[in-house]
Amino acid sequence: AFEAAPSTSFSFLVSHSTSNSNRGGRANWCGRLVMAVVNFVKPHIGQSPKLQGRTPRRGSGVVRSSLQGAVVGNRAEWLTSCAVLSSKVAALAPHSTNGHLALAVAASNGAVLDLVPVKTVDGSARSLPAPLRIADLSPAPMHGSELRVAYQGVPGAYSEKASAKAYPGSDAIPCDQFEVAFQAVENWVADRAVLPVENSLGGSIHRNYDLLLRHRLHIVGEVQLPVHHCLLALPGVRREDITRVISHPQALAQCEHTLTRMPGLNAAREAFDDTAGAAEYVAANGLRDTAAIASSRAAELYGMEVLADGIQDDSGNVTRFVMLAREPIVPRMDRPFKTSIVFAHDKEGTSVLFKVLSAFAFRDISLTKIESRPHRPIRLADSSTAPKQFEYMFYVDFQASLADPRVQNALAEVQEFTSFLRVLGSYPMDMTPMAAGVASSESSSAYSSS
Ligand SMILES: O=C(O)C(=O)C[C@]1(C(=O)O)C=C[C@@H](O)C=C1
Repeated sequence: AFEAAPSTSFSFLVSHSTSNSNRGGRANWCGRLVMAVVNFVKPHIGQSPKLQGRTPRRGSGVVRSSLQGAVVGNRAEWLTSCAVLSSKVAALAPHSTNGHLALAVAASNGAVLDLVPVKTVDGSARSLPAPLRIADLSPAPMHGSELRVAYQGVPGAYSEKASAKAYPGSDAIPCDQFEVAFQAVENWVADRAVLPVENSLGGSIHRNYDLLLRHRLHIVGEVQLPVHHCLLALPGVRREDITRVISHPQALAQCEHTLTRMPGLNAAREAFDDTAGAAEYVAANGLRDTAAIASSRAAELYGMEVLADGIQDDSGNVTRFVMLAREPIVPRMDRPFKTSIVFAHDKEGTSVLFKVLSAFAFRDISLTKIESRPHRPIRLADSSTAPKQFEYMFYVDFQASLADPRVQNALAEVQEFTSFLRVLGSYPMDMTPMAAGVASSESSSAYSSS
């Protein structure tokens, strides 16, 4: 193992498989048991304030950040809570069973849970829940049978499109923050998350790099999505009426030059959580002085008009998303793979970075990306006050599979130079031409059930 966590050892990669895909049936993520979870965390799961007062649509509930606190600690507790909460009390009126009181609790799937009473020392009856039996859980499936994929944003966001490209036919779960999408997978509310990590114009989405380190999910695939932005406004609004353009900061950055040069437009820019959310906000509030940058699908969903199409500064604007799961996939050698690692070192004044990169260069392994993120400032031994220098985490993507002996040798060498090394994932590269709609996903390409 490169690190204490089991997720980083070589051995896990040959012995584990993605076992949670639950494909095969037609139930959606709002299936009965998941509804139970939703009910259970209702005070914590809500609609975005932007959605309030509107009729909720299927799948449009936004999983909110307080979810973590709401989900119970261990799995057994969680399952029990789900089963109990999926139940509707059909009859709270006591009725006689062998002279004892009983409460009949009808589960929403039709099963009946009996709360069997016990007699206390004074002879009065007291109800304790009977243990769950297999029959109580049947016929409702645990999670529905479609893969549930968490993304950040609301329907119409590019991340939703990327989720569909990564996992065709899956159920997309909108989340209001990146962090929530991570938590949704960790807490089994979703099976996968699809999150943006870099854009060809705007650069890296640093937040997700930091979250990859903080959470224990594995990168199991990537998808690249051509991003085609539109300027949206309410029907009848002209460019001259607009004083403000709102969107996700990445989208604003990707359209900056075009907006500045656009005839008739003289508007301030304002950041919003996601592109489609911005469109929805304009529509929901009837704002005739505000435009949103979002997709044409968002225009359709929220009844907006496209004032300008293709406003990204470069027609080849592409965002790269990673697919995340609780378990890693088995790395393979029969198709192009990428591996993502993160490392840190604590040696001062040595050329550690050079040595690490050389470990790959000498083995002819191509690096596709390197990103450094400040980890925490470190103080020199003689200084009790000001931090003297930053410590960095280095994220490196390279074009080879963890199953490749060259990679294993390179990583063994890297480990010698570094104080921390973690493999974030080894996964099939997205090789689809940019115009193609469907990527080779984890499941169709590298997934192995062995
Ligand atoms: O706001 C959205 O629609 C998103 O999916 C987010 C996001 C991003 O985070 O970069 C994704 C793709 C585009 O590059 C713009 C925004």
